[in-house]
Amino acid sequence: MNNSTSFVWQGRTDSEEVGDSRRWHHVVRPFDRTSQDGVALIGFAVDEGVRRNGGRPGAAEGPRALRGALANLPLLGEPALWDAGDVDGHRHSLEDAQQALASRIADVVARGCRPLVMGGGHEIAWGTFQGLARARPKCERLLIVNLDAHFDLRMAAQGNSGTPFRQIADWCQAQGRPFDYHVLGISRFANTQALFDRAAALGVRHRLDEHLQSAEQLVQAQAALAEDLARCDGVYLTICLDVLPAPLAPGVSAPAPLGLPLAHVEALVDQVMASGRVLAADLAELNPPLDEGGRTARVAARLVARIARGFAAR
Ligand SMILES: N=CN[C@@H](CCC(=O)O)C(=O)O
Ligand SMILES: [Mn+2]
Ligand SMILES: [Mn+2]
Repeated sequence: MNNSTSFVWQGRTDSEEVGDSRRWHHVVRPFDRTSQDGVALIGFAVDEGVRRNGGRPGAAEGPRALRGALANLPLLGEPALWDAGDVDGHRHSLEDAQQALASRIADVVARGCRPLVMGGGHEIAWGTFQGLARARPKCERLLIVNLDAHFDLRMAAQGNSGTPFRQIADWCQAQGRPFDYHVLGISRFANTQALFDRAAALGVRHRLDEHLQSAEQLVQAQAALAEDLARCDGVYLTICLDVLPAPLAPGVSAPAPLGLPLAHVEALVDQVMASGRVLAADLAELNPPLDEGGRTARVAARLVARIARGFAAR
């Protein structure tokens, strides 16, 4: 961890409180050669993919804002928390940054830690996936669960924030491996027919945002997800913050008019974590310059803490 990441792990200390009043900033430690087990936080300070995709840049500042929001969260059963620093988008091309992320993921997995990556645009997914493929070569059936308004299956000569799962599909095909992709929260108003057709051709399972609003619809979505979770060897959980309604998550490149209720997103995250099969998770698209009142950073911190606690329970 370099100095630019260490200083944000500061916050409130309730020294006159009785009982356990510790917060994240009291326990997060730099990831180093002594780190073993627990959760390794990795920042992906990159938004070149968003820029290439014609979106609104700013997500490169996401990891810093997210650490700031996490610092004051109270502890509640998290495993050991390590900060493995940032992949810096200013020092790398996008492709090199994705490779650097993949290497860092392989490093932390080698120490028995679970990577929890904080974006950065959703181009983070191509890096996280490559890291997992490197770290877990024997995991044949890796289920990708994406909570997102978008498929991110675009065709483009250069990778961007809208292409990562198509890049993964191409890689799986070249390797003769299954492409196992389940997306929840898709908006009919934010994906072209070409993307729905590509998703169908690739065997992608998806659920629309408008079909995931009520408690009954959540139960149906969870039943379908449970089938996928039961037959996989490992899970990569990825969350695009634009899956949430714009009033809750204004700080993203493409805010969602409808989105999924936060309680549904949390129930889905808890279900995926409870499978005990999650190998890595990431959270994409936090864009601090667009984040009125830090609302998106707060909701992102809540999700990161939930995932970290879910790793403890495995
Ligand atoms: N990661 C985001 N991907 C979306 C962005 C859509 C937009 O900017 O409007 C996509 O490519 O579909
Ligand atoms: Mn999205
Ligand atoms: Mn996305």
